[in-house]
Amino acid sequence: MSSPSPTTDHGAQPAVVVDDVTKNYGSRRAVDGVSLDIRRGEFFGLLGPNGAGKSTLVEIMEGLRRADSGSVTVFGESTWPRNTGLLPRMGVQTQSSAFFVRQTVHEHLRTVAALFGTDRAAVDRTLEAVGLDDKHDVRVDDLSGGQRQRLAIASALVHGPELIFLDEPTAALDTEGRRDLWEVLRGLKAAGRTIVYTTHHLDEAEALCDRVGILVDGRLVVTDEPQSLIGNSGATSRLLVPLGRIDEEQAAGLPGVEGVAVQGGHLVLQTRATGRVLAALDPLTGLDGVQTRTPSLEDVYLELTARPQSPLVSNNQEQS
Ligand SMILES: Nc1ncnc2c1ncn2[C@@H]1O[C@H](COP(=O)(O)OP(=O)(O)OP(=O)(O)O)[C@@H](O)[C@H]1O
Repeated sequence: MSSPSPTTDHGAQPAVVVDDVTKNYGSRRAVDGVSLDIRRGEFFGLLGPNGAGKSTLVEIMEGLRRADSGSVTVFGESTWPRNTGLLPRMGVQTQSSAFFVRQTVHEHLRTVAALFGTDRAAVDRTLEAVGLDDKHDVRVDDLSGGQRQRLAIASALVHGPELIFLDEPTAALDTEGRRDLWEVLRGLKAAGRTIVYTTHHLDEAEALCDRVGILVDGRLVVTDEPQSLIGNSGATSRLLVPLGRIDEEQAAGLPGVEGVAVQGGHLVLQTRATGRVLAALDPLTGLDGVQTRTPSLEDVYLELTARPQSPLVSNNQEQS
């Protein structure tokens, strides 16, 4: 993963420029007029509900799919028609990464590395980084789902690309595997790589990303730093008061309380004025056992992606 160093002209020119991109599948608009700049060295997370258009947009950025209108440039070069000159500079892991299933893990990654003229030492380093160093001799079709996912990630990283696209890289990983991958990704960011990734794990996006973009129905509804999004959202904090200390009506009447609900063994008080509510609660119930939950990226995300009536049935009957 250490071969070619990233260029040092950080900030000079964005790594990726998406300009008014639209993509339809038949009558279904998957990406709707998206414009976006991703800076060099940035860790950018693309978020959104199932079917929001994330994979389609990422595939257009990667040059794997053609936009109906608009344009994408990577390092100042157009990605379509297929730009093979960009391939050594990009690492791509898709949701349906292809494998040489009859090869062993090491053979597979050596084959991928050879396509880029990358040395064998990089293969060993990359397998170690993704936690597959004890699987060198295991055939690819004998790997578990999570192990295959690690191999797909290794295949995207082995040639030391400057720009790395990862589509739900932690989807099949267990908790430990996710945390291990976070460290790998943080290491890549520290080394100056640009990372564009999609995820449904909001905690992960909040922990890792410099900026996130939220897609809803193909439209980019917001791009911002996770902490700014949370700070500017006006999302409420929650105070969890053990049941039996105060009744719902009394809680709803406290100054600063905007909503009350019973959840588990707690009365949950929603507020934007935590200090005021705590001050009012103290003489009534004491503060022992009262827990405070500050808003998270997940709260903001749920607000931004909320639909008046969420359809329970997905629309996967679309045409190809
Ligand atoms: N090849 C295709 N043919 C027809 N429709 C498609 C195709 N690929 C995607 N779609 C549709 O386009 C929309 C966007 O899909 P896309 O896979 O880009 O969303 P996503 O945000 O990546 O979803 P997920 O989180 O479920 O992976 C969806 O309605 C999907 O059904």
